[in-house]
Amino acid sequence: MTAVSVQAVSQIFNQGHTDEVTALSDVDLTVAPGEFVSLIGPSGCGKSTLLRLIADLITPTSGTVEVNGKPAEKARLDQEYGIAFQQAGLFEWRTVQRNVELPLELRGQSRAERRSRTAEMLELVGLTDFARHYPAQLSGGMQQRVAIARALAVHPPLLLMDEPFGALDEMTRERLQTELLAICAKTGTSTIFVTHSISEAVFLSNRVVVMSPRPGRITATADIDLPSPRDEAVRQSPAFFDAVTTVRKALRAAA
Ligand SMILES: Nc1ncnc2c1ncn2[C@@H]1O[C@H](COP(=O)(O)OP(=O)(O)OP(=O)(O)O)[C@@H](O)[C@H]1O
Repeated sequence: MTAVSVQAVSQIFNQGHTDEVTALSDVDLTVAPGEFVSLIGPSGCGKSTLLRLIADLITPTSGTVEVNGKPAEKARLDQEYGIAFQQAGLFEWRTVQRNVELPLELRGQSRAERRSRTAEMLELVGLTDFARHYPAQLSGGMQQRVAIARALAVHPPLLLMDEPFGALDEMTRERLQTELLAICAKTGTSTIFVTHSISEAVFLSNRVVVMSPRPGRITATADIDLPSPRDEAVRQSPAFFDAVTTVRKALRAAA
């Protein structure tokens, strides 16, 4: 079974009106279980739209979207994916623990189940000591780790991320990239990751999908064949720089 299957998807906003926009045209994308795929491309090429279609936050004008073998709507209702955006989107009045518990509450899990699962997730993202803190007491990087813990709390097979590290400084960003890969390897989660950073896409991904605007289309796909687990040495390796050059060329061709 595939983690994500997008077939012949087009998305036209405001169809028939003067402000009609073809955000996506005839997009196909398949993601295998455990695979990490990044979407990269110039502003307005439809990266967020594609992610929102997979999350069933919008319905495509034409084409089909399946997650874990289910139609997108059923997958959303069954919490088959977790989602994390550029803004961590935590509830300021809830402690870290109660933020991570939220999707478990929505599932109707008992207090004991929620507590043990949340403890496990906070351990995974290294925030056990901050369970009783409020979001405002945490750094931006820590808030993103809480958002990742919350997104993964229900053990979804898929994680959808839209520039989750975009607002962070370079060092924090690189540390979180390494942590994210370790978490995905441990949980077996498939990930679709939207970014503007070529080096971030290359470091994280098994595959980088390059998109171009007007209309949004997939113009190239680069398989990233780097050693695993990816550590800091990988960032300095000739193979890493070669992959960055490949993606940069594909992006130039797409612009
Ligand atoms: N709800 C909407 N209504 C109308 N047009 C929209 C809507 N959402 C997106 N669009 C348009 O669809 C196109 C693709 O937008 P999208 O946000 O998916 O691009 P993106 O690649 O994620 O851009 P960025 O890198 O700047 O975040 C843009 O032209 C945008 O204006």
